[in-house]
Amino acid sequence: MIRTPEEFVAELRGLSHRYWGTHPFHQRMHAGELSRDELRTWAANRWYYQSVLPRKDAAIISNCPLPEIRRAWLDRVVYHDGRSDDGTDLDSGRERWLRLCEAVGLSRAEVLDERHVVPGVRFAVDAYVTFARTRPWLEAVASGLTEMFSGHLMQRRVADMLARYDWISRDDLAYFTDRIEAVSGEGKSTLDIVVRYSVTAQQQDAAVAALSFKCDVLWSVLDAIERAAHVRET
Ligand SMILES: O=C(O)c1cc(C(=O)O)c2c(n1)C(=O)C(=O)c1cc(C(=O)O)[nH]c1-2
Repeated sequence: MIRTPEEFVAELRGLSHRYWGTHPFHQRMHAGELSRDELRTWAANRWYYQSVLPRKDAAIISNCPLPEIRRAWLDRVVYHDGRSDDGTDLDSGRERWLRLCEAVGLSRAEVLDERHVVPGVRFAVDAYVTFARTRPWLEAVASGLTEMFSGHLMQRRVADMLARYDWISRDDLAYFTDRIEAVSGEGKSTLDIVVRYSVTAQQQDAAVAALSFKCDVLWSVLDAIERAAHVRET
């Protein structure tokens, strides 16, 4: 049965308990319990997620017949890739992530050649891109709704990392401080699109399933990182 917009939004928001904010690895990060090596494993593996986001968003654009959505979605590609290619463009998400990697002790080369990316992370992240390439554009957009849960988490992450890891500075966390504002805007506009274009019960069901799938992607990423960090420690 078709839900009212309020019911639909409540059901989507109701998936927040499956979000990676409560994952044990994130809890240890917030508690200041991660070693430098564990933080390096995290940063190098999450790089893989960061690096595919523009390709995921480009897949959505290529599948979407609506110019107003394509136009708006382009900003996401540019946010992560930036506008120049000189390697000093701190105005791009990818450069800010690389800066964080360097702050935790990784060289750019070892991040860019993906030598630390473990199979579970690659499988989960690739599944997200495949989802965007192969599912209807509206479902792919809905899978990005995890962003509506992420602003609050990033705020806590910045505060807790600054408080608990005294060798990390606010500048090192520029990726997150810049991103907090962007995700709250993106999360809201994504929700508006999903509510507006999901006009049948089946489309609403598919949107809920897409968000659920994405929660699984992120959870699996952290499971694999946690395992890899444990193996490196022992
Ligand atoms: O740090 C986080 O916890 C977090 C979570 C998420 C998310 O929930 O998908 C994203 C991001 N960060 C992020 O920085 C980002 O650019 C992003 C894009 C997307 C997406 O699905 O399109 N999610 C996220």
